[in-house]
Parts: sequence; structure tokens; C-alpha cells
Amino acid sequence: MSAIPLFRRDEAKAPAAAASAPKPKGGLVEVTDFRLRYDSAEGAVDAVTDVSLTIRPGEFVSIIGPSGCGKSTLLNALAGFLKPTSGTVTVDGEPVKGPGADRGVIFQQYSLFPWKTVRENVEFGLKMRGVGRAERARAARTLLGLAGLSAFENHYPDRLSGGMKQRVGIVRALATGPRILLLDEPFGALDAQTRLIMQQILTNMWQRLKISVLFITHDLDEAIFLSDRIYVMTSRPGTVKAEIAVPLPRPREPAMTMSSEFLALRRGLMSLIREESLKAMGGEISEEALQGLAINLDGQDIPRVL
Ligand SMILES: Nc1ncnc2c1ncn2[C@@H]1O[C@H](COP(=O)(O)OP(=O)(O)OP(=O)(O)O)[C@@H](O)[C@H]1O
Repeated sequence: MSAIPLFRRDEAKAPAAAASAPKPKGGLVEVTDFRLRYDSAEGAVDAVTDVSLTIRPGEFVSIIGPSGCGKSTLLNALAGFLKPTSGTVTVDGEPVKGPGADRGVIFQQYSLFPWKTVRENVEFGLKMRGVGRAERARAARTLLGLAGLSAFENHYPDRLSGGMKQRVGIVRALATGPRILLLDEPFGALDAQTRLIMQQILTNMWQRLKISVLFITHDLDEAIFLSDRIYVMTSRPGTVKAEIAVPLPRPREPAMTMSSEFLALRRGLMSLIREESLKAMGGEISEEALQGLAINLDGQDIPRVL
């Protein structure tokens, strides 16, 4: 078994891009000393603190971390929906001041227009920008082809499965040519098999388009399979605990998930996440309790009590 080193911050290097991939046009994301505090009626919540991270042009980066560590908060700040309390978020050197066409955003919930066909959904953003009918149709058909959806261009969303709807959502976000794609647990609502297929389609599309991606997930296998690098966050207030390079070759193939390299990465990530998830639960769960040994039975015989 070959051991894969887990890198701490500043040590992770992205693997070289595949020779066949197009050269990315911009898409450098820099987050520096980012902090976000929510002020609510119940008091202030420090959601994220002292986060600095980078997504290089054309890089696929994932963020994993325990529930409530601020992953969505970071993504929303990159999307321009939230302003940092302090620190900076820039895209190609320009501070993010709000949502913009340079960033496509995809959430777990599907957000298609039910009264429009698949192709009309994909063309919508282009139409808003005044792109002509023929050019719109050509762009939509190319992207739908890449996502394996050509046969469904005239279907309405209610005729599509969850996986198809999410693929249409991704295609729609890509249609306007963003430099960065931000995905917040996009496959979280899908069954395990569909999820694997979606990962394969996304990695294939990304390899063809080579735009920068920030991907949030709870699924370690998904993060490893898709990413060039993975940031692991601590429990709240979230900060970066580790930065891990994924040195698996491209294109990614499902068989790689059985490789010793993949499994070594998985083990390393699992132990980092477990540590933080236990902390996020307020430390009330001990190792003993996880084994069912810490429950006080007062000398009673379990089968008789039940
Ligand atoms: N509008 C808000 N007001 C107050 N607190 C908030 C608000 N939005 C989020 N929070 C809190 O900030 C913290 C970070 O939330 P966030 O949704 O970014 O975490 P997350 O890592 O994406 O969580 P999950 O993995 O469960 O989706 C959480 O403790 C959450 O309860």
C-alpha cells in the first residue's frame, strides 16, 4: 500500500492539469483573513473566522467540514450574497461586491422554471443578455450534449428525475460562461447510484470546460473523486484545519475509488473530520458512548428492560 501524505496548509500542490484541457480564462479566487459574524435576535454567531484560501484558475477545489462549520457561509460570500465582517474575497483581483455573471451558483434544491422546457431553461440567462435565438440554441444544445441531455431538450422539468434536473441546473449555470462555478451540496438529495453518475458527468464536463470550481460536500469520496485540492474546516467558528492535494490522475475513473491512493486519502480525511465532528457535537459524545458502553444501566438486564 502506498501512503499518501496529508499536507497541512501551504504544502498542498495541485496536480498538473491534463494536457488536453483548454487554458482557463481567469477565475482566480482569493479569500483572505475572512471572518463572518451573524447578528441575530438570539445574539451574535461567529460562523467563520480567519479563513484564507485560494482557488487557482481552472482548479477544482472542495470544502468539507462538520455540520455548521460555515461552508455555506463561505460559498454565499463568494457568490456575493453575504458580505464578510472582515477580510476580503476577490475574483481575479477584484473584490466581490454582490452576485455577478462571472460566478454560477448551484444549490441542493433544484431551481428550474417549471413552465419552460429544458432548453428554454438553459437559454434563459443568454436571452436576458440579448443573445440571439440561433446562438442561444447552439450554446444550449452543446452544453446539453455534454451533460447527456440532448434527448430531453423539449421536456418540462416535471418529467425529469432529480439527477436530470440537477444536470439541467448545472448546464444552465454554465450557459452564460461563468469563470467560477460554486456548488453547495448539489448532489445531496440524490440516491447513491445517481450521485456517482452525476460525479462522473460533472468531472467530465469540468475537464472539457476547465473553469474554477468550489464544491461543498459532506461526502469524503465525492470530494476526493472530484477535486484537485480539498480544504478541511474545523468545527464552528470554522477555519481551515488542513489543505489536502489529491494527486490522482485525470480523467478520473470510478475504478480509482478502489485504489490504495484513494483509500489512504479517505482514511486521512476521515480522521480529520471525525475529530471536528465530535467537537461540533459539543464534546458530549465520548468514544465510550459511541461503543454503547457509557450508558448507565443501573445493573439492569437490557433484554428484560426492553
Ligand atoms: N442567518 C443566520 N443567522 C444566525 N446564524 C446563522 C445564520 N446562518 C447560519 N448561521 C449559523 O452559522 C453557522 C454556519 O452555518 P453554515 O450554514 O454556513 O454551516 P455549514 O457548514 O454550511 O452547515 P451544514 O453542513 O449543516 O450545511 C451555523 O452555526 C449556523 O447555525
